[in-house]
Amino acid sequence: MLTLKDLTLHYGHSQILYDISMEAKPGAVTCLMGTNGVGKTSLLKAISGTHPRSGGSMVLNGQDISARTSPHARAQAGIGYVPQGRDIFPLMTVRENLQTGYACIPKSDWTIPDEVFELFPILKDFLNRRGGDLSGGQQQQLAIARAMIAQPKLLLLDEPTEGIQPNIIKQIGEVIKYLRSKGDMAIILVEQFFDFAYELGDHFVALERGRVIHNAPRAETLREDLLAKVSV
Ligand SMILES: Nc1ncnc2c1ncn2[C@@H]1O[C@H](COP(=O)(O)OP(=O)(O)OP(=O)(O)O)[C@@H](O)[C@H]1O
Repeated sequence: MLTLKDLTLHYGHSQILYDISMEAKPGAVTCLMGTNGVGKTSLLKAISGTHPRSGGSMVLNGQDISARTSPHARAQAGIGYVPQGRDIFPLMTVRENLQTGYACIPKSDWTIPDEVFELFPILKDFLNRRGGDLSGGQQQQLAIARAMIAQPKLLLLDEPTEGIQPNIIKQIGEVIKYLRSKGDMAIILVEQFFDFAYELGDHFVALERGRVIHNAPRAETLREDLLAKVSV
């Protein structure tokens, strides 16, 4: 599904990511872990086209997408991005927020799939509420639902549990499991909540100062070893 090879990224003159090589497979949750500031969000930005990579290649479903650099082109290629902090539009209604997901799909597909409301029934009740009036957990659900509108092949989730109450964290975990069970979507989950990530992950990649220090499937990842690598 997604294969990164020797990806590098800079902000101005400062290099943040060094030769990142990793894969994300369909029907699997790949957890990207590490302490604050190691470059997890920057890697998701490079994959989603939000910040340009400086070098290396990116192949999605056998297609080299390295040259399709804009976020719009990456979304059209099948990448859905739920950024840290959610970035929903506070003055737009829930319905309008969901409809922004139409931007990268053909007009004939402009519909909110039933699946979205099955997974997030609260959004159906709140369709006419402003995004800014939802709780943090509801906004997170809205951000995931918005990314699902375009039925992405690869879903990038940046810290979906951050600042969210436990019952909604549990629901978000169930949604991630459901999306994985469909078998055709690859999921990259950036997560600092170790137990949440460890419970869900099929493959674990840990970064330290912009470099990969662990890249292995669950069967080859010892809990205590991973915990030591991603803790301060
Ligand atoms: N726009 C930017 N300009 C300059 N430096 C940046 C920018 N964004 C992030 N950085 C720096 O890049 C490094 C990696 O940041 P990044 O947000 O990718 O890390 P992270 O692992 O996601 O951390 P966190 O868990 O705190 O979100 C940090 O040192 C950060 O200060």
